Amino acid sequence: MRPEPARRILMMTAVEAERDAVLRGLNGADGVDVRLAGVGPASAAARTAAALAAGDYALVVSAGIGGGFPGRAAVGSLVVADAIVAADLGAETAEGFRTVDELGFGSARVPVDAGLAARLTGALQAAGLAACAGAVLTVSTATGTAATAAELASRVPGAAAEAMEGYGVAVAALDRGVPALEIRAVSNAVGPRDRAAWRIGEALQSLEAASAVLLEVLR
Ligand SMILES: O=C(O)c1cccc(C(=O)CC[C@H]2O[C@@H](n3cnc4c(=O)[nH]cnc43)[C@H](O)[C@@H]2O)c1
Repeated sequence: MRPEPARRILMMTAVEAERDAVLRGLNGADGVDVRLAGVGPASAAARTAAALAAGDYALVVSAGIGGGFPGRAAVGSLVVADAIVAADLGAETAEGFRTVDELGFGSARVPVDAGLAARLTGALQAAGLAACAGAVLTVSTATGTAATAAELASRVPGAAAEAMEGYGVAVAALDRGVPALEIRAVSNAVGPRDRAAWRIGEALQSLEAASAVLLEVLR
């Protein structure tokens, strides 16, 4: 009898620069496909769903650069999601923001395998990389003020990073019964918008270094 072919890992990045950093880190490793998600949760969900329909995957990873919450994740460091949270999915009310969970329309939170996230964080740290585990928020509008950063941090305890694709990738994975992870390399602080201060090159180097370690844990 022929052995079952090993199921593959699907990695989704928003843009080509992130995909190329991941591919450099993977250095030709077998068993992983890296695909473009586009920017934002809708594009990410649609493209992840299409990729999952075309292959046999054991795990989906949303990977890329992101903003780090001050005091939680510094520029150049890595955040492994222990929760993937759609932080702006809900309704604004006179009493404050209400999540879709509170409204009774599903969940803004996709659970992550906590053991796997912890093992990955540990492996990154063991490789000498600055890494922490924490909630990674998905937003459709990148935060641009200190007030919004503070509101998000209080709305989601444990928030460590924000980006724009993780929830879309994770919902597409959940829909097919495939586990999802998210890893972000911090290019900027979440807060007042200052594009000139984004350290994209540094974050892409961290993403590349993390990608060289990922498969030790994920396979
Ligand atoms: O200009 C470049 O060279 C370049 C290279 C790689 C990536 C980019 C992006 O602008 C990617 C957009 C992507 O970044 C995530 N991101 C990064 N910081 C934040 C943030 O503070 N809040 C929300 N999202 C952030 C996000 O996932 C975008 O898809 C440019």
